[in-house]
Amino acid sequence: MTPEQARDKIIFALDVHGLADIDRWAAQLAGHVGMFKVGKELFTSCGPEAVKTVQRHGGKVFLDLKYHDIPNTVAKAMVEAARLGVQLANLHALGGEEMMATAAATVRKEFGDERPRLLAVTILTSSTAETLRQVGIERPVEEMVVRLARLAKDSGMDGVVASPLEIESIRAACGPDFLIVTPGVRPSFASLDDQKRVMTPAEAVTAGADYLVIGRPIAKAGDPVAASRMIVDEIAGGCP
Ligand SMILES: O=C(O)c1cc(=O)[nH]c(=O)n1[C@@H]1O[C@H](COP(=O)(O)O)[C@@H](O)[C@H]1O
Repeated sequence: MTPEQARDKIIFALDVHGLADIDRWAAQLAGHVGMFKVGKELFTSCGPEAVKTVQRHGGKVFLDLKYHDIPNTVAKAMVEAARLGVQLANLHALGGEEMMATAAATVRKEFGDERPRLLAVTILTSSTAETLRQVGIERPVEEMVVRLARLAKDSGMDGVVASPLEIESIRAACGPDFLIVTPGVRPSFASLDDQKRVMTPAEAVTAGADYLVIGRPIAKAGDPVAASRMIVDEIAGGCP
């Protein structure tokens, strides 16, 4: 894989809370990562201006607001996400088939091919079998992830967010065109933080991930540009 292809797979998690932080990170990492993720912290503090600020730097955006509500509310929120011109947006697969199908159909009807790819979050990478048991789900994590990925595909979603450990079973269940986005990626030089189900970037891409969401291994590195270069090299060197 070329370094450019490897770079385009990296989504940097902008887990910050001010427009000045976005300017700083986007200026520093433009050309070193493929996309920027605007999540709950940043969107709650800065709103749509967060997305526009990344876009002013020429950056692509994954709007990670993980919607989970009644179908009508989620579909309308997704339409507003699409209006912002983001490349990826997500909801929680646990919201069920009607919620996902309504969102997918509404966005497709309004935006056609000029729409974000819609992702469903399966089971969060910080969750374990014990987390599921606490909310009454007595099933292994992997079984739940594959079940939710199939449901997402059947509901018209373009892909899922899942831990790297489940990539291979999702690929087998949902086919080669279904997008798989994986957080919980930890290069050999980084600590686990609160992530529990992890792989290295090269392992995740080899297993079939389309995009890797990476935050702290880059943000907390002494030299974030060097860290992103090391990750690009690790992917490009380790993947055919
Ligand atoms: O949807 C996500 O991006 C997401 C899903 C998930 O299951 N786990 C997960 O960590 N994330 C996000 O991925 C990012 C991971 O950041 P780091 O752990 O710092 O690399 C965070 O912004 C999380 O919100």
